[in-house]
Amino acid sequence: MPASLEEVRINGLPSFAYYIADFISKEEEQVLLDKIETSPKPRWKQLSRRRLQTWPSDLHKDALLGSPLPKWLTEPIIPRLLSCPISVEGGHDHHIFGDSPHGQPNHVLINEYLPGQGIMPHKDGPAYHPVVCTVSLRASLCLDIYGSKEDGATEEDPRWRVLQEPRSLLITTGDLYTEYLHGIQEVKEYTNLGPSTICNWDLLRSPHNIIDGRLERHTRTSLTYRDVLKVSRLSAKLMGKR
Ligand SMILES: O=C(O)CCC(=O)C(=O)O
Ligand SMILES: [Fe+2]
Repeated sequence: MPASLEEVRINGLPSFAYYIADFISKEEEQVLLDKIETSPKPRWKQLSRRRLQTWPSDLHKDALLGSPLPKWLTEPIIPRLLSCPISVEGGHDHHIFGDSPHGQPNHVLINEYLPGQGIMPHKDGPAYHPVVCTVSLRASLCLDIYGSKEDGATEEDPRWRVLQEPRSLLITTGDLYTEYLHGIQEVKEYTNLGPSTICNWDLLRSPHNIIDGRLERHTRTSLTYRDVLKVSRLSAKLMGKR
């Protein structure tokens, strides 16, 4: 782990973002994949271009039901995340969720993308504190960041591309949350990847895996950690019996 997030800041983006290539070990990655794979079948929601699990539950009117995250999703990821200060001078308490209402993420989305699958450019909306922590598993993939035109439409081409390798952590904050959109292209192979097109190129673990700018897509699973602002007082149990 870096001594502080300053060491792993992604340059060139409009607000603070960080990339830690080796955030979890191969063993930890495998434990997570086993847990995800053995989740009860109804946990998966199949969408047209990806499938997803929502933990501890879906949001109701932008609010989370009070049930905690299961331990396999919190340990070791959340303590590790909170143990990394934003800057060395800021002190050890000053971590990335220091300003969020619950001081840590309370919600995890698990997305799985097969080659050729993706997610349209979008904003994550008002339900969450504007810090997004994404742990990637199994394969690499590009997160593309788009601006908006004056009429509100999304620009055709991404302004920035962030490459996320397996076992990495990507943290995005601020305007990247509120002003810009993010998406994953529905392609089976990326081309034209390199230091001039990938803004976290100098932070990658394995840039040598990209040959002539090409990278083949494989199944990639992501864990997206966020803090839902509103937590319902009603117990999950009560709501489950609706
Ligand atoms: O899988 C990812 O890395 C992105 C997912 C995403 O943007 C979302 O679920 O809102
Ligand atoms: Fe998103």
